Parts: sequence; structure tokens; C-alpha cells
Amino acid sequence: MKINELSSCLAASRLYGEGDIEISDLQADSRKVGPGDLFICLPGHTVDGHDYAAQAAAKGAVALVCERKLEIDLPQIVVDDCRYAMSVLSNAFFGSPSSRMRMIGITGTNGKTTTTYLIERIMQDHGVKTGLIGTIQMRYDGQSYPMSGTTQESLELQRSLNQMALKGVQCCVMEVSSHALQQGRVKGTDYRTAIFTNLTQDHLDYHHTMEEYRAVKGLFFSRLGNVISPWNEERKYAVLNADDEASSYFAAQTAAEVITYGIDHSANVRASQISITAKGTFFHVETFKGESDISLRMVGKFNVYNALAAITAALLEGVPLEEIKTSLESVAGVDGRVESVDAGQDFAVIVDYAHTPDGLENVLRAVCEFAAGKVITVFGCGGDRDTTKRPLMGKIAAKYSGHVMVTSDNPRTEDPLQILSDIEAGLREDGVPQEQYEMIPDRREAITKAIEMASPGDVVLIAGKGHETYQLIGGVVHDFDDRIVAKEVIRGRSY
Ligand SMILES: CC(=O)N[C@H]1[C@@H](OP(=O)(O)OP(=O)(O)OC[C@H]2O[C@@H](n3ccc(=O)[nH]c3=O)[C@H](O)[C@@H]2O)O[C@H](CO)[C@@H](O)[C@@H]1O[C@H](C)C(=O)N[C@@H](C)C(=O)N[C@H](CCC(=O)O)C(=O)O
Ligand SMILES: Nc1ncnc2c1ncn2[C@@H]1O[C@H](COP(=O)(O)OP(=O)(O)OP(=O)(O)O)[C@@H](O)[C@H]1O
Ligand SMILES: N[C@H](CCC[C@H](N)C(=O)O)C(=O)O
Ligand SMILES: [Mg+2]
Repeated sequence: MKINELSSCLAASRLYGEGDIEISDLQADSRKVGPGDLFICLPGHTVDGHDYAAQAAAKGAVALVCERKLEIDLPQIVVDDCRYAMSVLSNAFFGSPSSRMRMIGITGTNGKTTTTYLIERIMQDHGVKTGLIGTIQMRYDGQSYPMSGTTQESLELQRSLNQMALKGVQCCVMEVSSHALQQGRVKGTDYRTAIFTNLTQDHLDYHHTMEEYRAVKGLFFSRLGNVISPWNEERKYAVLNADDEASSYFAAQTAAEVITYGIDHSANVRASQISITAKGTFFHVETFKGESDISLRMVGKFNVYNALAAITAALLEGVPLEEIKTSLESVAGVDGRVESVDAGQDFAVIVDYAHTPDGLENVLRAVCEFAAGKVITVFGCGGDRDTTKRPLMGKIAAKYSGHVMVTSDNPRTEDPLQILSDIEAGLREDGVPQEQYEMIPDRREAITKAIEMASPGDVVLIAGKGHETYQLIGGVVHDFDDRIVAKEVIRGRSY
């Protein structure tokens, strides 16, 4: 594409300099620029991309997109908002890849990764070539790619979707984080189905209040369904959780058809007769396409919600309910989500990714349902993240556990002891006796103590890091995998 073609995608942009130059690629990070690229200057939270334009030019950039004319001898497309421009230009440059496949997006505080995995399995079993983008990885066409976050920036997202489309991917299921919505990372991505899991406290460091957090999630639904016609394939669906009060707010904002799922309230797809054991979860489901009995190999009532969201999305893609049942029943679990660590010990060790008050409460409730003995919980809270969730998570851990090990979970630039003491404030407020908890900043030591104190029938829950294979302390990334550490400790106890 040529510079002037890109410039014409933005009605109010001004092009300075030669427009008849071919662009080989788009970049928003000067460190990745190569000869022939167009560099987009993003004003960030930490630095301003405009300050890296000269570096980009030195690396071979042939044009810039910026919010003010720079003293650099390169053609420049000057716009009011580089972030918005990036989403439009990326769409144009990569040929609107989201319109070349069926897009299913999932937002919500908890359950996004799990639900994407369930949908991916169903669609693949149905013979649809499916791509997945989310916290653990991006994968398609038999290849997996690491992710540095949950939802990519618009430029990387459109690049990925284009690669998927070129490989013949017909359906992409992806997580849409609230940060992504706030920053316009998914603007211009054409979703057919937008799913909402739930809204509970998290990220208040970034969104400030629950109202603001909800409003940002609402953008996903208000942007959906600009074109609706029952006569063509442009129909859009908002799949909402009938048991979450935020759903009525989202329903009011969307022009798409609202389809609900739930357990407690009336819904288009509704589960009943739920029974949970240590091995899995059974439920009966009634849908707009018949009913069925489903035995998940994943535990917890929350996974019934995830399965219901997946069932609804798959039915909307035309997958028969009996096929959906077979696929769901084949899923053994998702990496780092209620994952059992078994090294021959006579008590259970479970690694889980619960890192919010609601997530922790849900997984603890599930664990308590099948624990024959006491529950010992090891957990911490991330640094440079919502501080107000810390005391709440402390209270929840103590409420459901016989013993709690408060430890570190990616302290990042914060003092680990300060994070521990923020958690302890909740324990003190609830009058939790000192002998019921320990403050152990070193996570390996906390896991070791928890495993050493376990007796037959007990459950050791190690929460917060799930699939993560690192511990971020200061600016340093240390290798750390709860599952490996737990196994090493168990083996050290010589079973
Ligand atoms: C708060 C937030 O979302 N920050 C994101 C944001 O960072 P930033 O605004 O500080 O960027 P910056 O470092 O100031 O850089 C500004 C621009 O200068 C460019 N630059 C910078 C340095 C340089 O040498 N050359 C250069 O060109 C950068 O590429 C960027 O375009 O833009 C960066 C580049 O795309 C992201 O990596 C960064 O994510 C940070 C690492 C992050 O931790 N994000 C988390 C909070 C996040 O987004 N999480 C959600 C999941 C949350 C959930 O669980 O629901 C997610 O979707 O991942
Ligand atoms: N539907 C749900 N409701 C509440 N808690 C859930 C639900 N599904 C999963 N959880 C809990 O939250 C944890 C994270 O689940 P998952 O990774 O699927 O969520 P996510 O929304 O992708 O999280 P992230 O925001 O980090 O991407 C799980 O390990 C489990 O403890
Ligand atoms: N997507 C979440 C992950 C949190 C995981 C936890 N291990 C932490 O580092 O806080 C976030 O960025 O808030
Ligand atoms: Mg996720």
C-alpha cells in the first residue's frame, strides 16, 4: 500500500511530503522497525512514541504517523489520535481480516481463557479451522505462539488475524480484556458474537471504579451490531450471563440480538441439576436447540457458566447440541486452571489462576466441596495492580481455608512485604487468628511449608499464577512454575 492510500483512510488526516511511496509494513515500536516501514508514534503511559521517530527513521522507516508535525525529513500523516489511526490503518493494511472469518470475542473479569478453549475444541471437532488468541497463547494451524498479554494491540491483532486468514482459519475465538477495550485495541474488529462472562472486582488501579470498569466492558457490546439484517450473514449476537446484573446494562447498549445463559435466572440456555465431585461436574442443559446431560471433566460451578457460554456460542455457529456435548466432555481441563499436581502423594495439590476476589472464592468453594480434609491455600497478589483487592482476597482465603500461606505473586516494582501486609490487613480486620496464617514472601518456601503440613485427604490450593512460568521481582523475570515447584517439594517428601 502507498502512503497516500493509507492517508485517505482517515478523512481528517493531513499528509506532508511524498505520498507515492510503497509501505512494506507498519510498526509502533521503533525497536522493530525495518527498511520501508511506516512508524506510528503512540503516546504511551510511560514514554511518547514521538520521541522514537528519529530512531525509527534511522532504522529505515520511510514515513510516520504522528499527532504533530515532526522536524524529521520523512513523509508524515498527521492525525488527531494515533491510537485510533493505528486501528484504522492496520485494518486497511491487512485487508480487514476479521471480515474474512467468523469472530467470537469474550470479555469479563474471569473465565475468558477457559471459555475460549472450550469453544476452540467444539469448533475444531465440528471441522471448522479455528484460531485462538488469549492469555496463555495464540494458536492456529497447528502452531502456538507465546503472548505477552491477553489482547494484542490493534496493529499486532490485525497482523495475527491476517496470518490466520491466509492459513485458512474460518473462525477465531479470542479474549477481549478491559484494557484492550479502553485502549481501542479491538476497534474495527468485526465480531459476530460477543460473549460476557461476569463482572467482579479487578483492575481498579486502571479503571478506578466498578462503574468505569463496567462502562469500558460495555464498549464491546455498544460497538456490536451496527449492521443487522435477518436476511444475510451479518447477524450479530450478544451472549450474556443472565445471573450477572451487569448483563442488563450491556443488553440495553447493543443493537445485536441478545441471547442469555445462566443457572439461577431464566435464560435461553440454562443449566440445572448441577452436581460437583472431585473428578468433574454434571449438569442438565436446556437450550433453544434441544436439551442434554453433560459431564464435564472440569470442577466447579463456575465452569458450568463457562460451558454454558461455550454451548451458546457454538449453537449460534450451527453446531448440533449432541456434538457440543461430546466435545465438552472430552476437555480434560485448561493449563493452570484447577490443574492437579500428582506426584504420588496422598493429598491433593491444585494449581489455579484465580487472581481476583471472585475467582479465588469460586475456586475455594469448589475445592471445599470435595476436600476430605483441610484446605491449605497459598496465594499472593500482583504488584503494580489493583491494591484494593488484596485485603478482600485475604479475607476470602481465610474464610474457606484451614490454613493460609500469604506469599508473593509477581511483586513487579513494589515491595513484596508491603503487598503481604496489604493482604494481612484483611485478615486482621476479620479477626483471623494468627495461628491460621503465615506470611512467607518467598513463594517456593510458602509452597514447601504448605505441602509439608498436608495430611492425607487435605487439599493444597496454590492460586494466582496458573500457567505462568515466571516470577517478576523488580525488573527481573525469574523462572518459576507452581506445578514444577510443587512436584519437586512432594518428591522431596519421598512418596
Ligand atoms: C497499561 C497498559 O496497558 N500498557 C500498555 C501500553 O504501555 P504504555 O502506554 O506504557 O507504552 P509505552 O511504553 O509508554 O510506549 C509508548 C509507545 O512507544 C513505543 N516505544 C517505546 C520504547 C521504544 O524504545 N520505542 C518505541 O517505539 C512503544 O512501542 C509504544 O508504541 O502499551 C504497551 C505497548 O503495546 C503495552 O506493552 C503495555 O502493556 C503493559 C505491559 C501491561 O502490563 N498491560 C496490562 C495491564 C494489560 O494490558 N493487561 C491486559 C489483561 C488484563 C486482564 O487480565 O483482564 C491485556 O490485555 O494484556
Ligand atoms: N466463570 C468464572 N467465574 C468466576 N471465576 C472463574 C470463572 N472461570 C474461571 N474462574 C476462576 O478464574 C481463574 C482464571 O480463569 P480464566 O483464565 O479462564 O479467566 P480469564 O478471564 O481469562 O483471566 P485473565 O483476565 O487473567 O485473562 C480460574 O483459574 C478460576 O479460578
Ligand atoms: N491478567 C491479569 C493476570 C494476573 C495474574 C497474577 N499472577 C498477577 O501477576 O497479578 C493481570 O494482568 O492483572
Ligand atoms: Mg485470560
